[in-house]
Amino acid sequence: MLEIIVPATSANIGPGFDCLGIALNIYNKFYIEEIDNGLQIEGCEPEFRNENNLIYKSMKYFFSKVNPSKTPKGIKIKIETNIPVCRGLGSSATCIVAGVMAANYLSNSHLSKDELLEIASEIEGHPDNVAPALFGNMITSISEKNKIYYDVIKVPKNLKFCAMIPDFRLSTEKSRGVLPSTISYSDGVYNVGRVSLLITAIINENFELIKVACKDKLHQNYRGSLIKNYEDIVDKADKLGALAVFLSGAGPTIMALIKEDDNKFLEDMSYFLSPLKSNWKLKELSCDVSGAILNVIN
Ligand SMILES: Nc1ncnc2c1ncn2[C@@H]1O[C@H](COP(=O)(O)OP(=O)(O)O)[C@@H](O)[C@H]1O
Ligand SMILES: N[C@@H](CCOP(=O)(O)O)C(=O)O
Repeated sequence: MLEIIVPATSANIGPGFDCLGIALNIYNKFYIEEIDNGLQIEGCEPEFRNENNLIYKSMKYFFSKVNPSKTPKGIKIKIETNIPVCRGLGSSATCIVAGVMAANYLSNSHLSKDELLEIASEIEGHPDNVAPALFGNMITSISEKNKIYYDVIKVPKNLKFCAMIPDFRLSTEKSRGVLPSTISYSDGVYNVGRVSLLITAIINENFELIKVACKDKLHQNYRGSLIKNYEDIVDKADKLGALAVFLSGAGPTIMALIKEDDNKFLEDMSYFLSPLKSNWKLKELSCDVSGAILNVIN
């Protein structure tokens, strides 16, 4: 049996829409094995226990593209879910990465992680979650003529991430649906400058630049209205001294970047969030540096 452990991811990080993401230390675990026939799925909500299951669909995509003759007759998938679904923490990326890694192993295809990234990005439609899910760390990634180009950024250890996760879901599909099909030249220039500054500020540990560098005009303003209390939470986190506050992926999770020695933020933010109508959970996270791991177990 295969055990595949895949980290959560927070994509975009403000201005890096569809091209920047970080792996975080919460993990979904997938146990996958070949069986005589049929499809067995355990451990997830009933709505995902069928042929539309994203892990299964990703495995099927891999087999048909890479090695159709090695498609197993039957597959058993058991999921240990620790990453909440449709919250902007890359749960779909974990399913896709687990699916392609399992299919690669079961078909003896021996594709490299770089090749798996191309297939996983085709399935997800953008590389910014699947790249850090596979490689860990913070990753810049782009797609050019069906090839993915990426680079790894080592995140300073003295940064931590405070995820504010609501009890309601927002699918990436719905959250992409409110984005405009074109943007102005000035909004494009606005984001290009900020994402460049954000990356150099992180690499050079110039933390005082991160707040202004994390601003964005491509997606957050459009998406904010889908999230109850979005503005209030962002304002409060800012006032409490977060280095930056941004939407995690397509939302609805709101992420605050704080210094490792900031022990007050979590307590004060939790006090602020507790009377709100939706239930918001706070989770202090750090960067995962390993990415997805496959173990063969008995
Ligand atoms: N634990 C899980 N078990 C089965 N399917 C899952 C699981 N987690 C995520 N998914 C799949 O991923 C989809 C959510 O993806 P998406 O809307 O992109 O949100 P997220 O921000 O969580 O990635 C679900 O509808 C489901 O198809
Ligand atoms: N760049 C994508 C990222 C979606 O991430 P998810 O974790 O919400 O699936 C977007 O912003 O749509």
